Amino acid sequence: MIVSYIIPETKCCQLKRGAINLRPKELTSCERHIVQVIESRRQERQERRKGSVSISDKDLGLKRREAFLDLLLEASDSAGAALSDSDEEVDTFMFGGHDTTAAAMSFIFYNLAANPEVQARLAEEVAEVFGASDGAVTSQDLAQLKYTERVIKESLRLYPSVPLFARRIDEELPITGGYVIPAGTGALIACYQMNRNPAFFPDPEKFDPDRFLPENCTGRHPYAYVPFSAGPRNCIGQKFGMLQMKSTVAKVVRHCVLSLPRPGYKPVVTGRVILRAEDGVQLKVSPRKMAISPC
Ligand code: HEM
Repeated sequence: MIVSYIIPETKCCQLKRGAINLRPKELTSCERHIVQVIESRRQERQERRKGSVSISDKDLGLKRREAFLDLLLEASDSAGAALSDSDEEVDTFMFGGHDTTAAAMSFIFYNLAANPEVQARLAEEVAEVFGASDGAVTSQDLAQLKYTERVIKESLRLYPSVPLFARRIDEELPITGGYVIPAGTGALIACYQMNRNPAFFPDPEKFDPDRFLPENCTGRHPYAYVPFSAGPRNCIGQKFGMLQMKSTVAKVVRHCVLSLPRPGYKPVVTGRVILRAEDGVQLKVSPRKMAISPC
């Protein structure tokens, strides 16, 4: 079976308010969804306060963990801020959080299909951690998936979901060669190119997850590899994103074998805010014959 668009391209990447390519119909439906999410949470909170929600985690003696949206609503309630403030934050989270991981996973699946020996090693790790069980995945399970994590990192090296990000340099910045970049200059950090720098990643086009073994990272410049950016405005969702990707990759490889639709197939890569495959990533997916239920 050939699956095209294994992760369908979302229509949301150009929908941020203020972006040039607004598509009003889609923008309206996204905004409506966001307002609905916020409103239903707001109502739930009000009901909880009134005590009309009968069994709460508190009643069960468990420590309640607030969702990020609860914290936002709490802050906006106490500061008397307008709904639209939380609305914009939810926007950033939803669109910063789903397109990036979806694009990353398409390329991870491609890299696994193109490198069957890597896929076999990953499948072995997954089988070791989960055995014959098909139960729920726990965070302890995910912490054991060390090779899977290296596969994800190596895939993000070759296909960083955010291939380019921008900063403004606030203070004069002396650089090598006696040059000084004046304050106020705009700078683009070109991850896609940086991650292919042979000085840091020898034989850069080779897909080799072991580049991220601790011993192979020693001595590498800490900013040579920054798919989640770095510094105070780096990706706030990187740990969550990594867990999401690990659990999805483990689930798929646990049940399915991925292969290329034809020998030498390579997706055509394009950068539209997020790095994605022009016509989606095409893969063959077949059931993995293990002692667990089939795909
Ligand atoms: C493969 C997964 C992901 C990648 C590669 C990624 C990458 C990035 C990068 C490079 C930035 C910085 C952009 C810049 O400096 O202009 C960023 C920012 C951000 N990301 Fe992610 N991200 C991922 C997943 C997520 C997830 C899952 C969430 C939320 C649940 C998220 C939420 C955000 C937010 C809110 C920001 C803005 C932070 C700020 O401006 O202070 N990201 N991300």
